[in-house]
Amino acid sequence: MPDEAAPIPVLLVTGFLGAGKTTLIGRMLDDPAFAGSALLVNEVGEIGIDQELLVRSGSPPPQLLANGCVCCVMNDDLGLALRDLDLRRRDGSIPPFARVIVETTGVADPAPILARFIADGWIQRHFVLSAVITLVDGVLGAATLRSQPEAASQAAHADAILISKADLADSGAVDGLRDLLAATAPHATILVAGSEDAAVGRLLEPFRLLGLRAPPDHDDHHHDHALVTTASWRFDDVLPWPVIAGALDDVVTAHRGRLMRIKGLLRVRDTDRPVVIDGVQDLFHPPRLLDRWPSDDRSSRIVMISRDASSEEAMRALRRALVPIS
Ligand SMILES: Nc1nc2c(ncn2[C@@H]2O[C@H](COP(=O)(O)OP(=O)(O)OP(=O)(O)O)[C@@H](O)[C@H]2O)c(=O)[nH]1
Repeated sequence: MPDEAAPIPVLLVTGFLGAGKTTLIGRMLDDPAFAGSALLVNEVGEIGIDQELLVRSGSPPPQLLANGCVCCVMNDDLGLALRDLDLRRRDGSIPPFARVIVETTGVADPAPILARFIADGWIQRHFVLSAVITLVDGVLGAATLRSQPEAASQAAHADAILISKADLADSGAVDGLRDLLAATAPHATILVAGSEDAAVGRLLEPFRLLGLRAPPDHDDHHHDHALVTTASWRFDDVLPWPVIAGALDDVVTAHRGRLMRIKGLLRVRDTDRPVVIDGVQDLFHPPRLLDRWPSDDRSSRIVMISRDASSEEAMRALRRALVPIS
């Protein structure tokens, strides 16, 4: 553990919606080198799912900063959350921690968050931003970088960029993405990750070596993400998986090209294990069966995110499809 007076390093993990931030942080937390990490998870919607997937024994419980984006409306909340962590560490109500990992929302522009670390004297005395790690989706990343200003800013502010889902992309596309990223973020270390967990320790090694970062240049802050709409639904009915899967498929097909993200933690009939669903733009990842529920909260939760009202429409359609069945 660091000595009491030394500022505690903060790793900022950013990347567009569904790029693989939670997956990377999960792998980091499972790596003994990252034991004793406190975690702040920011989500745009009112219901958080990622923090549930990142509960680890021996580390302070992940803290959710819900319902807004720390880069913008919630910039104060990040400062408050860091103060709260520091206070609870000192009074012993959470285990000591050696670093803080912050997962931003997928639509966060890192510039104002970085500025906060410089402008806030208290934060400067107690915490130091050691690196910005940006996840870029190996399949969707090139198109997303061109169409979404937040994604371009996330790449431009990165110290290290991890191209995820290379296992799902063809190698030519990954090479092209790497070139695009090298042009966008000439100073960043660019690494390619896959679903091969064995390589993760090696992939993460450079991050551990990163020193104190230079203050970022002042940057214009895009407010486009204020237009992001989220819809959340929590329910206790326990439905058969094929019914849920079928309804999701219909809703996603009807809103093709408009939903930016769907994620959910679901209780389904005939198993005690929760199912995680993940849709990223038009790519639906295979559902995952977790070994166990991460907490006592066993109700199903689904979140949808879009630029327009599609997430609300799609959620209404999903509820119409599922509620009469339950
Ligand atoms: N095949 C493959 N799937 C991946 C990889 N990285 C992430 N995924 C999958 O991509 C989906 C989204 O990953 P998350 O880690 O939840 O993405 P995120 O960036 O935290 O998502 P938001 O917080 O909603 O923005 C999940 O189904 C992951 O299992 C990878 O390298 N390969």
